[in-house]
Amino acid sequence: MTTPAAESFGSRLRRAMDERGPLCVGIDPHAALLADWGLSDDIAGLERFTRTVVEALADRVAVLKPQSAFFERFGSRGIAVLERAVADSREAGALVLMDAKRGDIGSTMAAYAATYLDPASPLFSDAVTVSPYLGYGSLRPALDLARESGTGVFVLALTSNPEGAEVQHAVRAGGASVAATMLDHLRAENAGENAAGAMGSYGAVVGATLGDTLGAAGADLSIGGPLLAPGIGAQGATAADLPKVFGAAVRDVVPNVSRGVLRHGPDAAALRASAARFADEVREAADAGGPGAR
Ligand SMILES: O=c1ccn([C@@H]2O[C@H](COP(=O)(O)O)[C@@H](O)[C@H]2O)c(=O)[nH]1
Repeated sequence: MTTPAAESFGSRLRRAMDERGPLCVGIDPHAALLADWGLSDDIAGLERFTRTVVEALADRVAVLKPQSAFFERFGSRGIAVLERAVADSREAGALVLMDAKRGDIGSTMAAYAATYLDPASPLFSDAVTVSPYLGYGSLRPALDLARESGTGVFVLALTSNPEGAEVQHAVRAGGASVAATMLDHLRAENAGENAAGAMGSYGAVVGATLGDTLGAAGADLSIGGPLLAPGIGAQGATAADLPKVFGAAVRDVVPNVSRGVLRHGPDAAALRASAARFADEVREAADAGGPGAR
């Protein structure tokens, strides 16, 4: 990939958030959800589940986030379903954030980057989640390819699961927590795009479940890029938690709901109604958070 992208991911995401609202709905075909939808736990069930979600939501939500693990468990035929979901979602106007949480030494990271962020790849997505726990610098191939291809990267900073604090709140020599260090890296990464007046293309994953623990991690969320906030719905957080967790940074938050919406399927109208309810709750919470919060 040699041609620079016409528009950055951050700029495309901001426009999508303005036009469609900031909600990101997950495509997480859990075995239990397939069963609840009356589908078989096989490739036919996976295909039907995925097509239903894409057809119901890709023309209205800003972001769809397929969870790669649920497709990988079906092997190459699951990946084929994922490829189709990515292409169809993008065709219908949704941005696709591939939740793959990849992270490895730089040379292997370059292959992961090519998989998700090179326009020539069958899994080419608008953005991908990555894990920085082999060191932020190991992510460089993905960060650089994202800039070149107009895609985005979301780095795990403060995850929504309670176990994350053991690693992410750990304090480094010098006093900053691991999570705060990742946020500092992202702020620096976004600075060029911010100087040009755009939201940056480098996001952080910060759980909506974190309550008031961000202070303990010394986390400054003003990274100049998007904040993906999973944990709403099945993990117990609500839209009303967003201003409490994110403060003024709530305007850059992309709230993620997966099972909370998907449990309303397979009826397409019910999926749409659920996503619309979450979108309303997010808007009301942001408005209640005051002018700094939107
Ligand atoms: O910190 C994180 C990072 C990613 N996730 C992913 O988001 C969805 C959440 O699904 P729900 O059904 O809404 O709980 C899922 O794909 C996770 O792998 C996260 O939850 N927390």
